[in-house]
Amino acid sequence: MTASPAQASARSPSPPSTSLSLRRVLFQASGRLLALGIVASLGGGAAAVGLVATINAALSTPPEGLSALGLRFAALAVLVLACRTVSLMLFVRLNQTVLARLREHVGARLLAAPYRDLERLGGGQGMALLGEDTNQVATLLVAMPFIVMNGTIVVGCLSYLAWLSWQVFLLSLVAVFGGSLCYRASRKRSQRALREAARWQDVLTGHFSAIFSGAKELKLNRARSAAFLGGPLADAIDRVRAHRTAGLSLLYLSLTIGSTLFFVVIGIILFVLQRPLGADAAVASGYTLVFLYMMAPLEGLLNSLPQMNMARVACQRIEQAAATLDADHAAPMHATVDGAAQPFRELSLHGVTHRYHRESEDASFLLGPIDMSLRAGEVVFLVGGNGSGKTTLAKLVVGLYAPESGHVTVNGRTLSGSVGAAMHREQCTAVFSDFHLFDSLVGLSGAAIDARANRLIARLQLEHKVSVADGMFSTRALSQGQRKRLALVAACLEDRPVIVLDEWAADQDPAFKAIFYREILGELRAQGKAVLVISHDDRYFDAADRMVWIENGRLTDTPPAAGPASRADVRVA
Ligand SMILES: Nc1ncnc2c1ncn2[C@@H]1O[C@H](COP(=O)(O)OP(=O)(O)OP(=O)(O)O)[C@@H](O)[C@H]1O
Repeated sequence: MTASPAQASARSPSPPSTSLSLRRVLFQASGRLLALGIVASLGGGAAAVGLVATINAALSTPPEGLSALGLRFAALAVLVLACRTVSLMLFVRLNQTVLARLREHVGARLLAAPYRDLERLGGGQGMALLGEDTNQVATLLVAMPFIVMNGTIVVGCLSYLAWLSWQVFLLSLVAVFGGSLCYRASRKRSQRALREAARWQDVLTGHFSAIFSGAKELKLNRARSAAFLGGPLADAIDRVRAHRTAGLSLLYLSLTIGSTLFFVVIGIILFVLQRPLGADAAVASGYTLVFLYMMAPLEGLLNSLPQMNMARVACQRIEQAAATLDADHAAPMHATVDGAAQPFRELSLHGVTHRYHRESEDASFLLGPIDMSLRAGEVVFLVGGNGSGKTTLAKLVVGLYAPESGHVTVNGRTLSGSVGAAMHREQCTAVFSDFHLFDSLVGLSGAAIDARANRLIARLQLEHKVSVADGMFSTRALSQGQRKRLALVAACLEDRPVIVLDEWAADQDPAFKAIFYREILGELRAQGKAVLVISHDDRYFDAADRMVWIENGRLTDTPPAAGPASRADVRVA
């Protein structure tokens, strides 16, 4: 591997704000569109109320006065149509803009969160936040013009009623108040059910992704596939169905009771109280017309309440998830190493610990306290049994986990806080055993990068399989060992002084294993890299400058009795 000059790091996107306020995202994203849409909807609603008042006036106007009213009617009808069209167009735009902004915002928030928080959140919930929940919020905006227009019509009709007869207006208010009490009584319970449905939706999303990630295991065994389909998958599908049905049914039930109440009040007014109220025929036909005209918008308004509730639950979930992502430690995305001019000499962990808490078990795994150093131009092998803590230590070394106690120094300088953590990570690159290979050299581009990538690809004997053009790999349809070689190419191109390779050679054939241990590690050493290699290949332990053993989360200065063989002639940490 040829030594190469440091590459300029890619321009990072601007950092996301540390607190996620959905209202801010919604309104900042397109406050002007929202305001215009609301104004158009209000205009449409008001014009619709004007229409009913005109119709009512026409009913009691002699024929000679009808032409003026006809003109007013036509103008109002055109206004209603125009406002409706404008508001629909604006809200469709708003819906897509907000959906895009929300996705960007949630994505950026997730990317800025500490790795440990992402592990805790889990892929299922993360995917649901980006998909289902953001969709629910944005879908509400499609319904918004109808909600605002219907709301305006109902309020306008009630005001017109008040003008026609204050007694009828007061009775109508009683109906509206009673209806809203019914709705409020059911809302809490319904929201609880909808939240539970959303929680199961996370589980379901996890199962859906298992269909792809576990395709081999499921395809190979029909009984397992059937058990998965009829067991966890069916269970999650059913729970989402049951909780969502319960939540929505409760809401619709209360809304039906509310609208029935309204019918009861209309009936009482028209058939019982008309005489006692002493309304003349014009007024009576006026409020009958208003009631009839108001029914459809009122129902529309009531029917949109469940959607508003679903969106509300989705908003709460996004906000809660954001709150669990440790905002204080969310790293600035473009932190650069202070004193980058200083060549890297050493990265050291001092009394560093990390503990995994398992909620379902009493036991927890404690790594550390760890004291160790990685020096420039040195290849260190980390050796230990399964579950001894090698990968956890590697994550601490590269800064994916922040130390729970102890501290990290680079060139003797303590790195603390979120900026220190970001600086720490800027020094490191890694290929973990569960690495992800992007389809391009994300963040790196240019002819020089392509040329260098293709040289590295040739060095790793992959030139007949894959190449890089415009930063894109020509293919990723490769064997696991070949994909790992590509991941190493991507890691080398980052030009970080510390490189961690977690059981990298495990998937390589014997011939290439020898090349890796005997040649490539030496080339990385010659480039001045500090290399930490997690390995079980005891045949090649002599390729290390220094070896470190780990057992039950603690470093040992001698190989554990039952552990991998050690060579007597390599120094111990
Ligand atoms: N995300 C996690 N949450 C909770 N516990 C974890 C997590 N990752 C690892 N552990 C636990 O921590 C311990 C150390 O795991 P680690 O992956 O560091 O071991 P390892 O030495 O790399 O093992 P292997 O050789 O099998 O890869 C194990 O007991 C494991 O069960």
